[in-house]
Amino acid sequence: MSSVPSIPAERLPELLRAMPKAELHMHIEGSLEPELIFAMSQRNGVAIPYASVEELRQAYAFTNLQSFLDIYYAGASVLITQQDFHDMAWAYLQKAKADNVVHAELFFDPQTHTARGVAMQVVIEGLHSACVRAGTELGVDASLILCFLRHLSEEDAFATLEQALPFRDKFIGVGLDSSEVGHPPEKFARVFARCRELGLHLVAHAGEEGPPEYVWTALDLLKVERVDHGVQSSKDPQLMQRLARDRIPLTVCPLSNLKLCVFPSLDQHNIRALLDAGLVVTVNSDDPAYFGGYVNDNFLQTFAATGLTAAQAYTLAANSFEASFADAGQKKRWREQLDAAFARFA
Ligand SMILES: Nc1ncnc2[nH]cnc12
Ligand SMILES: [Zn+2]
Repeated sequence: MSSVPSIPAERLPELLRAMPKAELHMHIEGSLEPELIFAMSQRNGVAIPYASVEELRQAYAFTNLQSFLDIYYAGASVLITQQDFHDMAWAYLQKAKADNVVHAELFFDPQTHTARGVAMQVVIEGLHSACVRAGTELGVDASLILCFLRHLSEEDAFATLEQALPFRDKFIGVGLDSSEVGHPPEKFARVFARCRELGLHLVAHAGEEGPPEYVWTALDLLKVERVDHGVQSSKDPQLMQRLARDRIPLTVCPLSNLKLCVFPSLDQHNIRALLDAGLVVTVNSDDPAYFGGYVNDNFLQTFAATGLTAAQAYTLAANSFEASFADAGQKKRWREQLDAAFARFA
């Protein structure tokens, strides 16, 4: 689209909901709603230290990333069977469909499960079957990205990769998540090099709470194709130039940043500065069950707080397709759908 049609401000929320988009940064274990945690805890006989759904929800008052991760890993402990993994992913994919997500790349944390004795096959096949079902029943294209937990050793990451390789056709890439500060990207340089040889796509969380140096090393040592979060990059003008020049996408998660106190309020989020610097910014939900909203909530609340425009909405949706790991023909078709959606609002 050569120029984005002018759209009345009052129709912007409707447009944000209706426009097709890709979601590239969401942890499937972070989509587990309290109701589902309780249902699975009962059906699997796994005790959780909360008396009710309300009590669990009240615990969602985070001060930083670690305070969230402690509860997030506790929540994931109710997942035992292949059906559990399927049900969790299916619930998310139905919500994604309702938000007009046409393509989703789902992170999963196998070490959280294999460390409890759940087999890798149970995790991957449960999630993968939901992705296949989303394609046929919802028309949502979905794929999986295996994340290594960075608070664990690189040796553990290598063992996890070995366990996952029999299912190599069921995930498209690897990522790096969990506690960032004190666990720099270089800790995982060898396992990422191996994944690169295997033809896997590479992404990593960097610059969420950690310094710009972690973004540099994610790029130069891990050779990632996208940076998850990356919001701390704005502290380093040279890094901003590098990200813009190489069109390295940032998968930004505004409500996550708000809930984990990365920014004191949404109107102080730096998304506009990142866009103005020409970076390939995308909007995502990270852990929607914990951070108060799915991807459309992220768009709506961010636009309301920061005053971003319809032209910026177009850029963000177009960026989400560009930054995805889909093939070029598919990206072109989504871009045409995006243009058609904007034309309807003109
Ligand atoms: N926001 C986040 N940062 C790092 N690891 C995560 N795992 C789930 N959500 C995460
Ligand atoms: Zn994340």
